[in-house]
Amino acid sequence: MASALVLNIPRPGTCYTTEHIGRAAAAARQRVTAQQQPLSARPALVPPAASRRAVLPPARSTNTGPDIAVTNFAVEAPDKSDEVLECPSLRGALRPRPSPFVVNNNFGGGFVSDEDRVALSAIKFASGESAGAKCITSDDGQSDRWLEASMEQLCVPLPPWALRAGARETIWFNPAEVNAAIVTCGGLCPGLNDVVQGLVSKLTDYGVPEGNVMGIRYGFRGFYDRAAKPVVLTKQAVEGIHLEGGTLLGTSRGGADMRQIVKQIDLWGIDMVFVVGGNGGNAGAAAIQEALEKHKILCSVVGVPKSIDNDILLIDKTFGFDTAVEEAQRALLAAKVEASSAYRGIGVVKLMGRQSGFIAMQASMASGVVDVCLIPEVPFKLTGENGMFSYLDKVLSEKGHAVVCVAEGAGQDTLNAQEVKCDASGNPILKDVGTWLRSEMKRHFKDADIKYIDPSYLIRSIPTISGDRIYCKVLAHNAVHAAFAGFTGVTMGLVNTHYCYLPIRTVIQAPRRVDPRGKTWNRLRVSIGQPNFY
Ligand SMILES: Nc1ncnc2c1ncn2[C@@H]1O[C@H](COP(=O)(O)OP(=O)(O)OP(=O)(O)O)[C@@H](O)[C@H]1O
Ligand SMILES: O=P(O)(O)OC[C@H]1O[C@](O)(CO)[C@@H](O)[C@@H]1O
Repeated sequence: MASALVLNIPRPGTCYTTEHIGRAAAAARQRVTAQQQPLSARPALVPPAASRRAVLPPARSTNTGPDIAVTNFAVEAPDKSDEVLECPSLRGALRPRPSPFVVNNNFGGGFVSDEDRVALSAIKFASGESAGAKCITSDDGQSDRWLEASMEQLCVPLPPWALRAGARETIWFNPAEVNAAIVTCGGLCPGLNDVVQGLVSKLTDYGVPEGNVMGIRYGFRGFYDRAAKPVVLTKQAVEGIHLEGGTLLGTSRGGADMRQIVKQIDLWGIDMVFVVGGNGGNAGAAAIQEALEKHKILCSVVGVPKSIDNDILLIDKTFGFDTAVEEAQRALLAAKVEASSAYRGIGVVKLMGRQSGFIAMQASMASGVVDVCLIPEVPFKLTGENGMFSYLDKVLSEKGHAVVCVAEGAGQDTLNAQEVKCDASGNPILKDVGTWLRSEMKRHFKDADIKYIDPSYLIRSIPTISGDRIYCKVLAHNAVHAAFAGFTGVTMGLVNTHYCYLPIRTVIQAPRRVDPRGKTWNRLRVSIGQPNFY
């Protein structure tokens, strides 16, 4: 038997800590005990010839019609077994048919089987003493499985395998009858347009008729806001959009009115909804899927995980992150030039990263010019013997200048962040650590020349670099394959370098965060010589 979930998530701010994350964690806890049913064993509830919608009872009717067989995911961890992290599916209520790509064996590339697996854990740790080893995954008292750093800060027992992503030989929707909707939500991230383009392109390849792919404007509110009507997305309409930053569809925070969204999905006869969003957007996607299930509306909801902060659990890296790091480095290099050209120059750069310091950490590592990196996951003191200022004093006397990189979520406790305000989505609005740091430094280093750079939105409003461009395409294609494969409530990503499908509820239990005990953070500390500031 697997151990109970252990949540151990230090976070700045309180906006969605209890509601957003807590609710997700509670839901996941409930699902630990949910009944499992292998995909292959699921009964087909709909007579093959019947029209898909016709057999469903009216929305919100009493429970007289056929049930949509949505299988809950597994978070149990039977040690040393073949068990897979199952994904919810609508297959029990749909009719299988051959993929249109069967004729040419998927362009010669073949198909992915439902029995193919991706390892969720790539390392077998000798013990909890090994670098990067985290929580024990079973409570039998003699656990020999430890979670690796991809589950930073969160000890959730998982099965060893995930479903491999990709095109299936059997599909569960008739492409000629599919209506699809695409929505982008939350903050910008390089690659949103690439994903939208990839989704439209793969839907069209499957044979979804031109005119049947709808672009929802300005995030979730676009489902029902009369001032932001959906647009038709064709291959032609999305031609070249990947060359631009931002999102063709627009985005927003807040506005996730489930009742209205589900009503519109039913009204418009949408069969597939693709939500390109972060932890919030994916939580929205999961909520939509659950509401659809409750109202017996057969529609697949697939998330494409997006986060400039790279804060999605389990996934190696979110799309756009590398692009953001690349751009962030430019600010760090500028800070280096400024600082090193001044007498006792200190360059301070603030980078995005609300709860997770991945951008600051990786940009610092890549740039090779940073002396101090401050991230939300690691507390710091400014003054005193071990404080950051005494270390900066030393750097200044040795090198003559210094560069400090600070993630926007760092030091929120010190900044007196008790009265945290929230944005429309419930995310904490942070105190400005950058300007605070600058003024504290000015007070402490009276003779220093402090140059402050806040590249802010510059790092996320740009087009993708090539690696992200390819990643976005593959994610988008896999999202479409997931929907045609009959899955719902799933998201996807690279896990241990392989693409797999993951239940949305599993990945939104908490934001992924830098592990202060992990190798990546400590590799940076070693390479720049940064001590602890506490
Ligand atoms: N728990 C939730 N249930 C339903 N909808 C949610 C939930 N949390 C957030 N949302 C909705 O999801 C959308 C996106 O959320 P949010 O603004 O937090 O961005 P995000 O997707 O997390 O991306 P980013 O990483 O840029 O912050 C918003 O419309 C928000 O209202
Ligand atoms: O100003 P906005 O668009 O609400 O978003 C800012 C936030 O969005 C992110 O870019 C992504 O969550 C954070 O790093 C940042 O704090």
